[in-house]
Amino acid sequence: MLRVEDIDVSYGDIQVVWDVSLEIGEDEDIVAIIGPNGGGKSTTLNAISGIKSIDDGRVTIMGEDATSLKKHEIVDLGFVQVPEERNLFPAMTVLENLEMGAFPKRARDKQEETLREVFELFPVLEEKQDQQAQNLSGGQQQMVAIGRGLMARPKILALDEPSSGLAPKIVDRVFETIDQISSDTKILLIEQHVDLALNLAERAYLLEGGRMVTSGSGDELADSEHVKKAYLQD
Ligand SMILES: Nc1ncnc2c1ncn2[C@@H]1O[C@H](COP(=O)(O)OP(=O)(O)OP(=O)(O)O)[C@@H](O)[C@H]1O
Repeated sequence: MLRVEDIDVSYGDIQVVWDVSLEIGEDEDIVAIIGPNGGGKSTTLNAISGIKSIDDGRVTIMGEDATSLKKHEIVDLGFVQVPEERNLFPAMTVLENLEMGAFPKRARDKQEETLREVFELFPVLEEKQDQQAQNLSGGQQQMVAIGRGLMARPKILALDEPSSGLAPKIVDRVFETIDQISSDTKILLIEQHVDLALNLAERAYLLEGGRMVTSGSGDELADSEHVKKAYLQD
């Protein structure tokens, strides 16, 4: 469904991602990328979704070469990213923000149906659909951002630190939702809550200093001495 092969990515003359490869297979529902701040996770994700250009290597999405495609073409292939900053339109209503997500053709035709599904997943958004996004709590804004991603009817939904800035109780709720979504849509998850991410993911990749250090099943990484020492100790 997604194959990233040996990509290099730079900002100007400074290379920050080296030879990164990763994959989401047909039978995997949730794949995680973990690693320290500045490790290159967001850059890798932005390179896959066409926000950043790729210097070398190849990205294949749903069997199509996506290496040089533009953002909207990558959304058309079914890869949709929910950015860490959420990027909501603060003065627009919840409903308007959600509707903005339904821009690909396949999504426009099913907009009403998808909206009902999003409201089933997040009942609070139905209650608050006429409120401005800026008046929602952080957790509710994250639900709008995820809901807007789902409105595009993705085959793969990429979530960049969805729990960022949220209270622990809300983080648990977001993770429950990710688990629910993953029964229909593949998830590529970047997370700082390494324990929760490894618990949920079938496969995880550890990215440090812009290089892929190791990968394995969520359980394998959770058992690795390096991961335990660097990411799982309180
Ligand atoms: N717009 C930018 N211009 C220049 N350098 C950048 C830019 N964005 C990120 N970098 C650098 O690229 C490297 C990788 O950053 P990236 O944001 O991809 O890491 P990350 O693993 O997602 O970390 P974080 O969790 O802090 O977002 C870092 O050294 C960072 O300083």
